[in-house]
Amino acid sequence: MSTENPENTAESAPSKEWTLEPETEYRFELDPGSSLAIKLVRGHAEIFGAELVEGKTYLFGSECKAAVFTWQGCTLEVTGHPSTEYVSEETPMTAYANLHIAFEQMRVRALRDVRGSPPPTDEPAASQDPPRILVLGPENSGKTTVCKILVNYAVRAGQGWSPLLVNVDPGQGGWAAPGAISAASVFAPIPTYSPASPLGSVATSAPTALASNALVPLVFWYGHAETKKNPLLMDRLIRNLGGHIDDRYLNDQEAKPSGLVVDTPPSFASGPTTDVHRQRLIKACVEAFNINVILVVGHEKLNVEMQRTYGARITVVKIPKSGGVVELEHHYRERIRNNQFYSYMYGHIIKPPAGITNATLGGETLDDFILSPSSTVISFSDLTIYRVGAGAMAPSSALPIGAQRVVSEMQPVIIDPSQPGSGLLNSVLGLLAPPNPDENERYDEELLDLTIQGFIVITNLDISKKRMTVLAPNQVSLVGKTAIVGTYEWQEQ
Ligand SMILES: Nc1ncnc2c1ncn2[C@@H]1O[C@H](COP(=O)(O)OP(=O)(O)OP(=O)(O)O)[C@@H](O)[C@H]1O
Repeated sequence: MSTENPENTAESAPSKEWTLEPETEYRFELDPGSSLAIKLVRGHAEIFGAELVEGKTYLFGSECKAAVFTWQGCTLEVTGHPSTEYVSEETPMTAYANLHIAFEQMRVRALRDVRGSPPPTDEPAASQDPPRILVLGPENSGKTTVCKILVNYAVRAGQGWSPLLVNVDPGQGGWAAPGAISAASVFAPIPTYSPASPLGSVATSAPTALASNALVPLVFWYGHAETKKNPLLMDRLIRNLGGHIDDRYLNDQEAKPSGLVVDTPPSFASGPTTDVHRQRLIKACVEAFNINVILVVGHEKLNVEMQRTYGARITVVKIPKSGGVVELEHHYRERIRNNQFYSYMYGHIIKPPAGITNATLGGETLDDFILSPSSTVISFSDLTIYRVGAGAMAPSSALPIGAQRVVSEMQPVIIDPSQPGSGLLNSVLGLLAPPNPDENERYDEELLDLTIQGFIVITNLDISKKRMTVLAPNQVSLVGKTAIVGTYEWQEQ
């Protein structure tokens, strides 16, 4: 139920009060350039599992689409011009909460095991494995939202869990830039305020004042939006992420019981990617992250396929898709990607609706989200740039029978910026962490196994002077560094 606020004036944006019954949600969608402010006036409410604080004003922008859910009922004050807003009484939250309860029991058993405590006498045979969950589903099924809800519920449980959230969707970018795949331990609930930061902010781009600054993701750079562009490379990077996570668990046994949740791209479920690639990448995830639960969001055929392939050793559960998940069309996704690169460099600049003065982004002060990148001119020789595989290469499977390719899909090829057609202008580059200093540890394709320290964009190339202008999030020296270019380009608009 909604009522117009009697204090609305000509200068301030319109505001309405919504009274939500228990187990309902207020859903909204924003147009480009508009923002929305929501204040919890009474009761308890959450956005994808992250609780709202009573009296605090939360700001949303950049075409955000989301929902405020309440278990017990609440009153919200909503200010701004959403393009769509309504209350729904049909949500899958009870099913998601039941899953959370089952995962919580797994975590408790796993912690007991790590600490060497004996199991209760009534469940001696129960598995001691923490939940390691792979979330699969077609485009716009709400996979990322399910991952967020499950991780946020785990963090809120008050048991000190810090589950790993793994994002292997290179079209989305997670905490890094689009084209990356990443993992981070989550300590505090992930807020929702802009689709440019679907998983909240992280230390790489956010100032130290932010609570969510504790998130330090481990990032690999794939460099393309589509997994079909180079499935072999995807496979390798997924396994690299898994390897790093295993190492972390070896060093920190207490981190293991919190488990992990893996968000996947829609191409793992269906679409133009061939079944062979799709199945290969799902297998890579299952093996790399030692998956013991597969959640299939609202897709019967995929559920049956997963049951047949993995049902004997992995719990496969089909879960309902929320009716609130919005169909995101191609142009919207393009705009969000551009916005992700923009916010990686400049942070989030969202103007509150007229009349709102005390808004926060996910509970944090707005000014903390404004970043200042640095634009520097460097010599071509300062930075070594590679591209993995030849430029617009068809996968091996598409070559004529018997044909050999000159450059393999996995081979890092050095790029000379002075060559016309190098394709570097406006390209996004992943800056690699230094290789292992031990010379005896050198091997071919080592670059593929290095993590990413950050991203830069080449904004100008001066071939005659052999210099280029580079936009970077900070003023770190690029001399002697190595970077990898993919197919992502970004230009300030
Ligand atoms: N209950 C809801 N009410 C309103 N909006 C929602 C709801 N659930 C999800 N959304 C929005 O719908 C959009 C798509 O959801 P989400 O990103 O979770 O889907 P996905 O399956 O991960 O997408 P992709 O196709 O990119 O893999 C997002 O903008 C999300 O915030």
